[in-house]
Amino acid sequence: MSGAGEEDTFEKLYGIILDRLERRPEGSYTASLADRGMGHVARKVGEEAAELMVAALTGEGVAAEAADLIYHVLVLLAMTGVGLEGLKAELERRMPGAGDVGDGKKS
Ligand SMILES: N=c1c2ncn([C@@H]3O[C@H](COP(=O)(O)OP(=O)(O)OP(=O)(O)O)[C@@H](O)[C@H]3O)c2ncn1[C@@H]1O[C@H](COP(=O)(O)O)[C@@H](O)[C@H]1O
Repeated sequence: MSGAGEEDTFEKLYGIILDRLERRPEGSYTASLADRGMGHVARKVGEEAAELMVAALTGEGVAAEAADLIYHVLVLLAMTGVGLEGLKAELERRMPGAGDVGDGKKS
């Protein structure tokens, strides 16, 4: 279910996002998002989450809406400086045997 292929996809997409944020090329949706600021990006994450919720309830377009949400979350992570590495570290910290006590879900 999980594997190197999935990790590679996320890292590849995150690398493209970092490139767009650095270079801000004309015509880049990522650059246009960043130009509109963190408030806009955060609102987009909320909108995309709502669209995924509708997709889950109707059973239509789940993969496409999940992809939209993940992409916008990755842009938000890049812009906040948390990054993909920060997300991975948090998820790893919650896993069994990672040194946490309890259910390991929240600090
Ligand atoms: N994965 C994505 C991705 N997912 C969703 N989107 C965009 O997110 C938007 C979501 O649609 P909406 O209807 O909610 O938004 P909209 O009305 O188009 O735009 P807003 O004004 O509301 O922001 C669409 O314009 C999609 O194209 C993405 N845009 C880019 N990527 C990846 O980012 C890479 C870099 O893209 P550019 O920055 O455009 O070069 C691409 O190669 C892709 O791999």
